Amino acid sequence: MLATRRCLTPSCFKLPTSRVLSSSFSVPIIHRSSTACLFSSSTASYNVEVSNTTSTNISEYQHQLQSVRVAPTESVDEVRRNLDPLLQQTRYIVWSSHALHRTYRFPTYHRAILFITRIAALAEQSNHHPIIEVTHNRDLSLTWTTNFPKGLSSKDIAMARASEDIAVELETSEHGPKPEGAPHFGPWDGDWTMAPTKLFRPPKKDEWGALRSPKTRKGWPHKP
Ligand SMILES: C[C@H](O)[C@H](O)[C@H]1CNC2=NC(N)=NC(=O)C2=N1
Repeated sequence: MLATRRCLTPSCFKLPTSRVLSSSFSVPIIHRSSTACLFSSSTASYNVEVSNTTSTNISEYQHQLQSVRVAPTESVDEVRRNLDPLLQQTRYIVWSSHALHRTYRFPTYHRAILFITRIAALAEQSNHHPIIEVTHNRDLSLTWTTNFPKGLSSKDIAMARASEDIAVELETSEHGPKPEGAPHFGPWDGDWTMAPTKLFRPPKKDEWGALRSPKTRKGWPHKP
């Protein structure tokens, strides 16, 4: 039954990252010319009706491998060969066919910022920079893509790999706290066990002055 007609090119084909490596989709090799796609109403599978092509079962990550748009200066086979283990062993996904995207969750906001400083050092060193987003609940997403020339390159894959190593070291929620005796990241870094109230205290009475807006401070230089 025709549920909805939607574009199926990778650029508009977004998957909830939590499921991207667990579900297998019966997605056939799609002729570029075909635009008719049928989405079953359930989100568990996608049936694509393509003129006289039988559907073949490929897993989602194989589909992403096939849809990846490689930077023109790179060998497509080599990029796919290096990309394959990354997609299988980590939660990175190919996003809009030319980027690698992944979200981590950190135990504290401090730890997320520490992760950014480590990634920034690496990015500067290799002159290859990600798009980074951090949210209030300590989710941090990285997106690696090559801008000049446009496409996915082996640099993106190498940086994604390196970000995984740093994430393990900084104990993201998937990797859990370090074993006893492991190095701590510094006294200012939030502690797994430290309750939020201990991390924040309202300013003491005499500190209010520093917080007061300049307008109400006595003798504040008047506007010229
Ligand atoms: C001038 C400088 O070398 C280029 O702009 C670098 C900087 N960092 C980069 N980072 C990424 N992700 N892609 C690039 O093409 C890129 N180019």
